[in-house]
Amino acid sequence: MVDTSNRFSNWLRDRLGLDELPFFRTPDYMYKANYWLGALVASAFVYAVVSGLILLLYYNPADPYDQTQYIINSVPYGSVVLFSHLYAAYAMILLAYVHMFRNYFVGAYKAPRELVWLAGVLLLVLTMGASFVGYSLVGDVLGVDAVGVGEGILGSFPGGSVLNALFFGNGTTQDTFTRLLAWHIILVALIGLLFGLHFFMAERYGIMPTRRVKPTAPAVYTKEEESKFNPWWPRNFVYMMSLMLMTWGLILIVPNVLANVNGLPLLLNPHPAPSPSSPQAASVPAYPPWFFLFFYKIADFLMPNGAPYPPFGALLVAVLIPMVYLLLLPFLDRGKELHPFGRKFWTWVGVMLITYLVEMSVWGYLAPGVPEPFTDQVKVLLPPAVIAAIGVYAMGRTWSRRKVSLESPVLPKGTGPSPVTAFGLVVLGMLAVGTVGLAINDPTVPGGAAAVALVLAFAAFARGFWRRSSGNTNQETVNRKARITLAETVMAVLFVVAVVLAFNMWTVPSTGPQSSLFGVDLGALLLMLGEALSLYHYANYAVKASI
Ligand code: HEM
Ligand code: HEM
Repeated sequence: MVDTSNRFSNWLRDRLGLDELPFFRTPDYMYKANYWLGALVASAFVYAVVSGLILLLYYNPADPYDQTQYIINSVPYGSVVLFSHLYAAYAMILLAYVHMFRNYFVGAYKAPRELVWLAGVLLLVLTMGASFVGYSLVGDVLGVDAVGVGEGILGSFPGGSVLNALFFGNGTTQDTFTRLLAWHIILVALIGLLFGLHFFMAERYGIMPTRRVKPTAPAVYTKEEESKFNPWWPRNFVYMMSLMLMTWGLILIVPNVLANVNGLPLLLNPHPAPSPSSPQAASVPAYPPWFFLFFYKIADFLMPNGAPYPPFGALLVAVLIPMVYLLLLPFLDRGKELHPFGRKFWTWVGVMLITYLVEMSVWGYLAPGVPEPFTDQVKVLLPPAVIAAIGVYAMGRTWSRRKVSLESPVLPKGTGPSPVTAFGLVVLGMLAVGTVGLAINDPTVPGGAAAVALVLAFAAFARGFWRRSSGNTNQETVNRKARITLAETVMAVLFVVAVVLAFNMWTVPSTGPQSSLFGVDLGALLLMLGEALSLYHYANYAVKASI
C-alpha cells in the first residue's frame, strides 16, 4: 500500500535532492545539545541578521540616539526587535565561548580539524568586534564612551590617525555613525563568509565522535562506519530546527522580561543608557559592554614601577596573546590523546583562560577604571593558577590509574529524557514566565516571591532534565509505545496552547512599555514549537529507533 502520509516528504526529498546533500551522517548518540553547540551559535547569528535588517529600515546615523528612542517608543514592535537583536548578540558571544571551550576540552582542535578551529577563533574575534560596533551604534553615553576608547586604542597603533579616520570619519555625528554602521555590516558579512568556510570544513569530517569510541586523534569515522548512521534529512533537520526555535524563543523572552524589571544592572538592561548630552550622563560610569569588561580591567593594570602600560600593552596582554595562543594551539599540542587529563598542561591553560576571563570581568564590573597596582594583580592572578595546577595534576593522577577500566566500547543509547519530564518542564516554564509577567505588571511581595520560587524550581527542574537527557536510561524497563503516544499527546497540547498564544499575542499593544509582552509571548510560542519538534524527534526517531 502506498504511504500517502509521506508523499509530500518524498516529493520534497526528490525535488530538492535532499538525500544527496553533502552533509555528514550522524550516529544515534549524538542527538544531544552538547554536540550541536555550533548550531546554537549559528541560530543566534541568523536571528541577529534578520532582526538587524529590520532595524536597518529605521536607523538614522545622523541622529542615532533620538532615532533609537523613536524605534523603541514609536515603531510598532520596535523595542521587541531592538532588545532581541541585542540579546541575540549576547547569546551568540556566550554560546561561542561555550562552543569554543567545549571543543578545547574534547580536543576538537586536533588533526584533522585544525583549520575548523582556526576559523572558529577568528569568528569569535569578529563576533566580538561586530557586537562592540553595534553597541556603539545606539549613540547613548556608554556607546559614545566605547567609541572614545576604541579611538584611543587605534590611535596607539602605527598610522593610528589614518585608522581612526577610516573607522570613525571626520568626527561629525553623521560621518562617524554612518561609518560605524558600515563597519557593523562589513564585520557581519565577514562572519557570514567565514562561517560558511567553518561549517563546510566541519561537515567534511563530521561532528567529532565521543572519545569512548575514538580516544585518540584523528577522531573521524571511516566511510564504512558513517554509512550506517542517520542521514541529514529528515532527522538532523528536525533536531536542528527544534534547537533553533528554542534558541530564538529564549532570545526573545529574556530581554523582553528584563525590559520591565526596575533597578537592573546597567550592563544587562536592554534599554539604552542616557544620551551623552543629558545631565544624567555625567553620573554613568564609563562601562564597556559586559563582554569587554575583562579587557578594560587589564587596561587598568599598572607596571611594577607604578606607571601605566601604554594602551597597546593592554591590547597585547588581553587580546593578542590569548588569540595567538588559541590560533597556534593545534600546532603546539601535537599529542594524540583526547582526554583532558591526557594533556594536563593544555587543560590547565584552558581552565586558566576561563578563570581569568571571569575574574577580570567581575573585577572590571566592581571597580571600573580603578588603577590596579602590581601587587594586587599578583594576589588576584596567582592563587587560582596554583590551585588549578594542583587540581589538574591530582585529578590527572587518578585518571591514569583508572584509564584501563574506563576505556569501554559500550555506548549509552541517546534516547533523551521522558516526554512527561519534557512536558512538566514546559508547564513549569510557562508558569514561571507567566508569574514573572504578572509580578512585573502588578509588583507585590507575594507575587514577586512566587515568581522567584517558580523560576528557581524551573532552573532546578531544567538541571535535572539536562542530566537525564545526557544520562543513561534503562531502556529495557520502559514501555516505549506508551512513551510515543504520550509524546504525541503532549505535542498536540503544545500546538493548541501555541495557537491560543498566537491569537492572544495580537491583543498586546504594538507600542509602549506593554509591547514587550508581545516579545515574551512570541518567545514562548517559539519555545513551545521547538519543544514540540523535539518531542516529535523523540517519538519518531529516538524511541522508534530502539524498538
Ligand atoms: C545584516 C546584519 C545586521 C544588521 C543590518 C544590523 C544592524 C544594526 C543596527 C541598525 C543597529 C542599531 C540599532 C539602533 O540603535 O537603533 C544594530 C545594533 C546592534 N547590533 Fe546589529 N545588525 C546586524 C547583525 C548583527 C550581528 C550578527 C550582531 C552580533 C554579532 C549584532 C550586534 C549588534 C549589537 C550588540 C547592537 C546594539 C543593540 C543595542 O544596544 O540595543 N548585529 N545593528
Ligand atoms: C562565532 C561563531 C561560530 C559559529 C556560528 C560556529 C558554528 C559551528 C558549527 C555549526 C559547527 C558544526 C558542529 C556543531 O554544530 O557544533 C561547528 C564546529 C566546530 N567549531 Fe564552530 N562556530 C563558531 C565559533 C567557533 C569557535 C570560537 C571555535 C573555537 C575556537 C570553533 C571551533 C569549532 C570546531 C573545532 C568544530 C568541529 C567540532 C566537531 O567536529 O565536533 N567554532 N562550529
